[in-house]
Amino acid sequence: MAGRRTYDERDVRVRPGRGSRPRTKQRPEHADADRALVVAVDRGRYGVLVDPDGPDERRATAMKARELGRERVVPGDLVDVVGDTSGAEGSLSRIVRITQRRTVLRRTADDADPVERVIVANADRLVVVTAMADPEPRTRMIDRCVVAAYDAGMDVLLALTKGDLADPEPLVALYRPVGVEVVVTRREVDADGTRRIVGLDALRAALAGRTSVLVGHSGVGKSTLVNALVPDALRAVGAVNDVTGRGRHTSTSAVALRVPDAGAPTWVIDTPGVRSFGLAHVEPGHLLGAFADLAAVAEACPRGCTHAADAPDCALDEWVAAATGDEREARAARVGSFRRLLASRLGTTDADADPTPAAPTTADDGPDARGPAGADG
Ligand SMILES: Nc1nc2c(ncn2[C@@H]2O[C@H](COP(=O)(O)OP(=O)(O)OP(=O)(O)O)[C@@H](O)[C@H]2O)c(=O)[nH]1
Ligand SMILES: [Zn+2]
Repeated sequence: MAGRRTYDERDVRVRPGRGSRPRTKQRPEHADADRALVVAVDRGRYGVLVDPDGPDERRATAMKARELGRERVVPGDLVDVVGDTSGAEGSLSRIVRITQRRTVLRRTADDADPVERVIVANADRLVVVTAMADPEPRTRMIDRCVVAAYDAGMDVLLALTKGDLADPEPLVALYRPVGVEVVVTRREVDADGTRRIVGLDALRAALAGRTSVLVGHSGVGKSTLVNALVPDALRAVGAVNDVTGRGRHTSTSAVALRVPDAGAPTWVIDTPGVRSFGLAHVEPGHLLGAFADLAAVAEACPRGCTHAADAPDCALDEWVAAATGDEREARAARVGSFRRLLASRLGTTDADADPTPAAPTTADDGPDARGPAGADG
């Protein structure tokens, strides 16, 4: 996936201010702007880190400059800010530019909003947190996440929690062939009754130096992982909420948190309430791009081949048939995995969708604000 660019509806150059306002010398370049990382978004206020990972790093609050119009600004965005970027109490800066995004992750469109809106920018990796039991893993949901991530130019880490409750091997076997890295964590209780999570080092190593988006259904142990990785997560989220003027425990929008002790700068973006991703825009050919070996084979397909199981003369079938023994089985498994993901993109029903209504998500800002956004689809 590396190097592939993805674009979205706002990945265009920001228009200079319209109308009759005279342009000052500084507009639209804002040569004096500071670079900042958006870590939280809340009702038109943006928690940003100015000079992220630099010597003058500071937390500040920003609003969108008028010239950005309805352009969405999301966690993970690298932006240019002007005005009072000191971060002093009560200070407010303005976001004047959004730098071009390396990746964009969109949430599912719903009936009320046919647009699959960007929810996180510039993340490298999607971490699908799935419990081995309580609640049971839903492979359909994992497949959808894998497709969304691959389409967004991100790779996937499957974080299997509660490894103490069930054997992770069957799930590992299902996802390794599609290029998904897997980390298993489990809880252990010491003789003195102390509980601790085992497997954190492997998880931290898998996250190191990158920006990862964590998703998972309620109860899978996502908070447990975030709190273990980011010991002051609650405080960090609280600080963001203080900055953005909302209560400590009310934030339901995505927040970016720095993972300490991981070596290189490492971020996780927690996404409460986001449980499914838009796939409607995903091109089957684009999905194939995540399977380099199969993409090469499929160059021999008839024009317009869907590569689905029922596609006539699909070269993937010939490729499987051309091998014998174990190799043939391995190829069949690989093609089967790809087609399973393809079907989850093409399918219109989600057999094991979460039966409970989605938690309201208020990650949207300002006039774009929507109601429940995380509905499984
Ligand atoms: N047995 C076992 N239980 C775990 C493990 N990790 C977390 N739990 C428990 O699973 C329950 C849910 O964990 P949370 O971290 O709150 O899950 P969550 O995904 O954040 O869920 P929400 O807070 O509802 O979004 C809690 O009772 C945890 O103690 C684990 O590795 N093994
Ligand atoms: Zn084909």
